[in-house]
Amino acid sequence: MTSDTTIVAPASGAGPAAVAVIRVSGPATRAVLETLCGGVPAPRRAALREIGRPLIDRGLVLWFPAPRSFTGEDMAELQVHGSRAVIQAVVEAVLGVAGTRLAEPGEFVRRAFESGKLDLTEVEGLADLIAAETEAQRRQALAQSEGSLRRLYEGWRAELVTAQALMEAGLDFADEADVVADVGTKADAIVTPLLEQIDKHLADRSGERLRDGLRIVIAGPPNAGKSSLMNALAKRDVAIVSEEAGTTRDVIEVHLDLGGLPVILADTAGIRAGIGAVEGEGIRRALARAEDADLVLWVIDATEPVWEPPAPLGHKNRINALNKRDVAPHYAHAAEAHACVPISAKTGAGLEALIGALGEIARAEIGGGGQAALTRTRHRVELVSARDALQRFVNHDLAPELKAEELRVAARHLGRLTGVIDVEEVLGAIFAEFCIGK
Ligand SMILES: Nc1nc2c(ncn2[C@@H]2O[C@H](COP(=O)(O)OP(=O)(O)OP(=O)(O)O)[C@@H](O)[C@H]2O)c(=O)[nH]1
Ligand SMILES: [K+]
Ligand SMILES: [Mg+2]
Repeated sequence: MTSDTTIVAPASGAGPAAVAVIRVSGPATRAVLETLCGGVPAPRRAALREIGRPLIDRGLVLWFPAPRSFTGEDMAELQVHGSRAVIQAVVEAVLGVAGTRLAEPGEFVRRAFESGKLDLTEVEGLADLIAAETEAQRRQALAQSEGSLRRLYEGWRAELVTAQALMEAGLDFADEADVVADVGTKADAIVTPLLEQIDKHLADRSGERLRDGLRIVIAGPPNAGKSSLMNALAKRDVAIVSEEAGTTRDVIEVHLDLGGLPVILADTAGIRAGIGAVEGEGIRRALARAEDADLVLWVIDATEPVWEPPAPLGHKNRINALNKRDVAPHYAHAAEAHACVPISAKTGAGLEALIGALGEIARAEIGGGGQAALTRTRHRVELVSARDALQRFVNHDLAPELKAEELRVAARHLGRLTGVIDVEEVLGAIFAEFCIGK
């Protein structure tokens, strides 16, 4: 699908910068280059040109004739000096050519999707690559933008289409019981292992954890030094520290890069019984957040130890930090007896060991972004629906027409994942994640 309008936008940041890139895509791109630069250079080769008549700036011009361009349309990129005045003058000169207009956010990517250059999971991967903050996030987003999920889901869909064709061929021989039974067995042989693969893929949460950050909650009794630890790990004063028990009331969050892995660290209210309404609400939030977390960092005051968290947190993935070792004479023995990492949030002692222990768990939970794992709720929702249909296919004693229908339902959900069918309603939200010029 190609569009009849030509879009233009600065693709680099808001500047001023040494160089800005201005992108043009659509059928009038050749006319734009002829008007601004006196002609088109050789395809895909940088050429130094005078840009604008009269001259606006001198810069590099790149010409990507369709279909070998990012959008699949005729495209050009102009590299000019990155001042606001130059960018504005060049964009205005482009807009002077008939059939051009300013691009909307994400419109270049949308055109790439519409011309089949990218599927939806690759578009999402690209959005994540632009937003990536840690090394492992970058790796995962790059793989997804290059088709790691697309290949997986398209492969699954192709298998389903084969099984569906078998079932439908069987329907034509509905009065020949042995034929019906035979295609049923063959379709089962495709669907059963596929169902196993989808279940395994759904059970792996590493992709979502890597994209969103591993959720670690600091919890413990009042005055254990939770906020002090939060500040020490964040290397800045995010939470108020005081000797008054019950200082922290709300949940406070920071995003951290823990050795290349993204972490959302949350400080919470000290957990204790028999207190006022406001602090009680803080404790309720602390417990809820800790129950929801991927990992609980239980802080123990070495001068007044509470070794175990309350029951609801007992089963959680947990690291115990024995704090205030600077003022507890026998901390080393106690730490060993209760499997704690001894630290002092005040002096910074032991923090490196604690970060090491956190990193180890984070790596185990997240992985390195190498495997093709689903990264978004949208993926999970479609995959669960596909899985449910396949489970009905395998487990329920259905008439052949109904079995064929379950395969159609499952294939449709996989098609929605990659965007080959039925996705108008999700497109707006996905492309809105991009800035202008992407
Ligand atoms: N000596 C010593 N004091 C500490 C250490 N960590 C925290 N403190 C002190 O302990 C007191 C409580 O610290 P906070 O960080 O506010 O403790 P908290 O667990 O966040 O407390 P609440 O938010 O009230 O639950 C403060 O006076 C801190 O200076 C430590 O490692 N050594
Ligand atoms: K306190
Ligand atoms: Mg606190």
